[in-house]
Amino acid sequence: MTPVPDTAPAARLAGATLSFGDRRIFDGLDLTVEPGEFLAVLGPNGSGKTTLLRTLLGLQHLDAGTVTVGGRPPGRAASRTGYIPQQRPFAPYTPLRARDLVGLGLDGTRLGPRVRRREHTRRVDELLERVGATGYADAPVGALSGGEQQRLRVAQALATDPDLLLCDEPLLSLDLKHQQAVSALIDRRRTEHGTAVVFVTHEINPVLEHVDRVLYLVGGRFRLGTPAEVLRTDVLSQMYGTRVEVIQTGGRLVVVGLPDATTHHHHHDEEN
Ligand SMILES: Nc1ncnc2c1ncn2[C@@H]1O[C@H](COP(=O)(O)OP(=O)(O)OP(=O)(O)O)[C@@H](O)[C@H]1O
Repeated sequence: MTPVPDTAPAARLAGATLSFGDRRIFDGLDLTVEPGEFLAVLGPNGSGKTTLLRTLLGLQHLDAGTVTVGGRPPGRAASRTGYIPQQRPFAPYTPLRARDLVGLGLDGTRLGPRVRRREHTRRVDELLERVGATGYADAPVGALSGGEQQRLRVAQALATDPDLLLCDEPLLSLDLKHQQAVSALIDRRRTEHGTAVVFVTHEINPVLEHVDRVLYLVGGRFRLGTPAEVLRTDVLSQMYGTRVEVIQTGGRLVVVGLPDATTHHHHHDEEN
């Protein structure tokens, strides 16, 4: 493999441009995510948040521009990229125990297929413990609560020992307590290992304390900066092309007046 300098950014997009039909998703998007950085990706339904993650996974090609992960083309660096896909609850009778699910994250990583059974078990136990899931290690996943399932998905994503952790709305449908617990787990990986986090979310407040920068996508346009620079009445009004207001209340940011037209969403075949 080509040697890559230690200073390579965790992820970089340069001049990224992409349309689906006449729908512009990215137009000259420049983004550099540094090791240890927490980037929140915000924007209305259909603005390209999941597409951005798919681009970083090497699953979505750009019309123009370049993308690298750890200084290399994405996909090839896949073993060092952790991915928490958008949450779908497991069916009640899914024939997997919690520890099997986490173990799936280990298969095909740098440990290789020949990791001895005992070492595999040890790693799974360690991952379960790290996310506080030891108590239900042998429970069938379908019987677990949404918050418990989500901890397992975090453990599975950490099994790859990632330098870059891509999270697609990992707090969706969790109550406040579990939202805080899961975001703290993800943030701990970042602070302890310098893992960069790209965190797609509709709700900034549960992660606001961890966020370094925000990427806000609307209709092919983007703004990148600290929460204080981007989550402002004037900036968002300009992006949406209509008056929206950002209100600060009790340490929370609330955006009011978002136009309905921007929240329509089309599901597409490849989403699964
Ligand atoms: N492979 C594809 N082919 C055609 N259209 C696509 C494809 N992938 C995504 N799209 C469309 O691109 C737009 C952006 O989709 P994406 O899933 O990235 O949005 P999102 O911001 O993650 O939305 P949400 O918040 O609803 O999850 C949507 O209109 C979607 O239907």
